[in-house]
Amino acid sequence: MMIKLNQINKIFSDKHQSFHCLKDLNLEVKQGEFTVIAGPSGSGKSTLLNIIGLLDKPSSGSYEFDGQNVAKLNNNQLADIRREKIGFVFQAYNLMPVLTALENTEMIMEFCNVDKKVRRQRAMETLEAVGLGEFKNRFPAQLSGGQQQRVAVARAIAAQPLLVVADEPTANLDSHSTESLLDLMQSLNQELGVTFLFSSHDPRVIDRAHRVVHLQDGQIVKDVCTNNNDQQVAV
Ligand SMILES: Nc1ncnc2c1ncn2[C@@H]1O[C@H](COP(=O)(O)OP(=O)(O)OP(=O)(O)O)[C@@H](O)[C@H]1O
Repeated sequence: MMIKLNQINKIFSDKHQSFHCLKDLNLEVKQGEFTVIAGPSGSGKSTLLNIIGLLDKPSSGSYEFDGQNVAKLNNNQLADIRREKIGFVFQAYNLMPVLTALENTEMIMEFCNVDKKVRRQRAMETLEAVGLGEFKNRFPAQLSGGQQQRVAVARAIAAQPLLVVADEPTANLDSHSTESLLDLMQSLNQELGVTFLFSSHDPRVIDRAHRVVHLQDGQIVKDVCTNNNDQQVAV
């Protein structure tokens, strides 16, 4: 099991008010799944992905990631796991403006001490796979929103993490880019067993998923496994 969330609650509070965002949530995700978290705006998808990606901590409940109880880890240990095992694609891309597309794609591998030649080659191959080989020397400001998004995806997958967490990865992409991106992710999923966990409203993404977890008001209301387009309710 790659992800095991047990009775997770997330409460956001400040001096004036508190908001119960995730409520007694249980979720297990196996290695190699290609899963989408779907649900209306405000249902808690990003909050859930942030907890799963070890960017935020639950208010209560337990979380086992890749067989490890992460509640007991300190911030440095959490950062090590994020760097070595998790690739992120955020809605706001978070590319480094002073680095080219190629350098942005190489960045995570550099943190992981991947040999310079290997990381350059892998970054180039990944950029080509997302259709941006010819833009490798451009800075983010010289790329369209959709192209920046593809660099963000290339950066997340080039280091070949165990898990890729992506918040609305196709939100700004045209149909052609969406299909080629999904093809790439699907082949990484099938060939290397990388686990993908997305939040998305996009039917093109949902169609490719093995499993769709529906979130509403911070609770899982439906969990559907799809097998050869044969839909069955799993939970
Ligand atoms: N740091 C925070 N402090 C207070 N409330 C928050 C915080 N982060 C999220 N929330 C609230 O929690 C709820 C869920 O937010 P979240 O971003 O997880 O939803 P979402 O399903 O990802 O929405 P969208 O599809 O619009 O991105 C929202 O009502 C939001 O206002």
